Amino acid sequence: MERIFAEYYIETPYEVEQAAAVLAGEQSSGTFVSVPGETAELKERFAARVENIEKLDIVDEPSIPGNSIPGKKYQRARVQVSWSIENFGYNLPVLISTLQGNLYEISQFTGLKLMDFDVPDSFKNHYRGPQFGIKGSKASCGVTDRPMIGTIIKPSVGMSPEETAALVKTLIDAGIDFIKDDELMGSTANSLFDNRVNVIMKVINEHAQKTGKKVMYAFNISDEIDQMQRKYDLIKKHEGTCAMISINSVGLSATKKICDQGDLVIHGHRNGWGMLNRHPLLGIEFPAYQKIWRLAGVDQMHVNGIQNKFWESDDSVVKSIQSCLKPFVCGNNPLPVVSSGQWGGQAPETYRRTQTTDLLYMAGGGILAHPMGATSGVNALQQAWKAAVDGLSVEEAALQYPEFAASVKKFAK
Ligand SMILES: O=C(O)[C@H](O)COP(=O)(O)O
Ligand SMILES: [Mg+2]
Repeated sequence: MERIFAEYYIETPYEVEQAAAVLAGEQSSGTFVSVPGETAELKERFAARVENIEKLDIVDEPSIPGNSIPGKKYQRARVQVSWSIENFGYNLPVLISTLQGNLYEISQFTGLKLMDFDVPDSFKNHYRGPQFGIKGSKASCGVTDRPMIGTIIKPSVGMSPEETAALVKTLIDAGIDFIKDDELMGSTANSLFDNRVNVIMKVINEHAQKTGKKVMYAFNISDEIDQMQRKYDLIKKHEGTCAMISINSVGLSATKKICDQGDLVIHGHRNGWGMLNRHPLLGIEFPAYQKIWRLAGVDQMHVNGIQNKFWESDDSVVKSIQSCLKPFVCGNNPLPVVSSGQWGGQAPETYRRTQTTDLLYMAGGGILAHPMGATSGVNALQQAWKAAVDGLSVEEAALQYPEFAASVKKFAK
């Protein structure tokens, strides 16, 4: 019978074997005490198995609250656990409650993080995965051998639809590939969703008719399910190509319901990520996280960026990009969305470390606050990526490109 494998990074004051057995029991047929129906036969078929334990370092203090044992220190380890596919069939919420459920509450652990998981091949018969991903996103706006260059409308909230559309026109005329609503922008009192779609798509469609290039705009449809559906249909009606979802806010099943329709590229914004990942011994690592959303069918996944404005390390960002580029059981590879405090100066290092142009490289402040204006902001990003692929350093690129040089002066720390 096919099995699902998950790897955890754990910390415990108990013997690791003992703590891992508690985890396996709690997350399958067992509980804190053996119950009459839990026969050997039932356990053989449904109990989770501890497949492997790799002991790591020992620390003096617990990383998060949990049990302590007098005189005992805290052992860290990597633990691999598996479940039979018979435990949940093809049901993502129950899969998630198994891999990421009450095990975070178990008092025997003073640290627990889901590092990665693998699902069997048969998942491809049940999950389509990203319908567009890297290939479909780039093809939709005519980008080939470079990253898609994008921006986020800022101020995030407060502008009228007409002001937003005027900014969109400037950005499109400058040659941008992708624009999105900020995650804080749904339908504000002065910029109702429907009005915004109407005026922005007019600008995009006119440009597409004239030039053949259809800029991708990710309208933030995050909402209750019926409203999301209505907004999705409205974007389609106006011949838009993309919708954005704040995936942590909207949830797995609602996101999948939208992705399953397959008409629009789905841009997955992971705001709230820090809550899930910022603590080194709690939550989930991105290689596991992105697989969940690939199963749901998300086409574009935020990964932060090199030298971002948040807490995440460059190593973690690089690992996240690489995980999106690895094959998985279903669909196209999702497009890694590099965003957070980007302005182009990070492009050479991003390319040096990832050797890929299969990215959506986005700068909000980095384009819109360019000292020579938004048009120069777009140009500076285009220059930054040309320079990065040509192997130029930031300094060399600044000598060659005046707009990029102005960015360096403004944004370099
Ligand atoms: O939604 C996003 O990706 C952020 O708002 C990024 O904005 P910034 O480029 O101004 O940091
Ligand atoms: Mg934002």
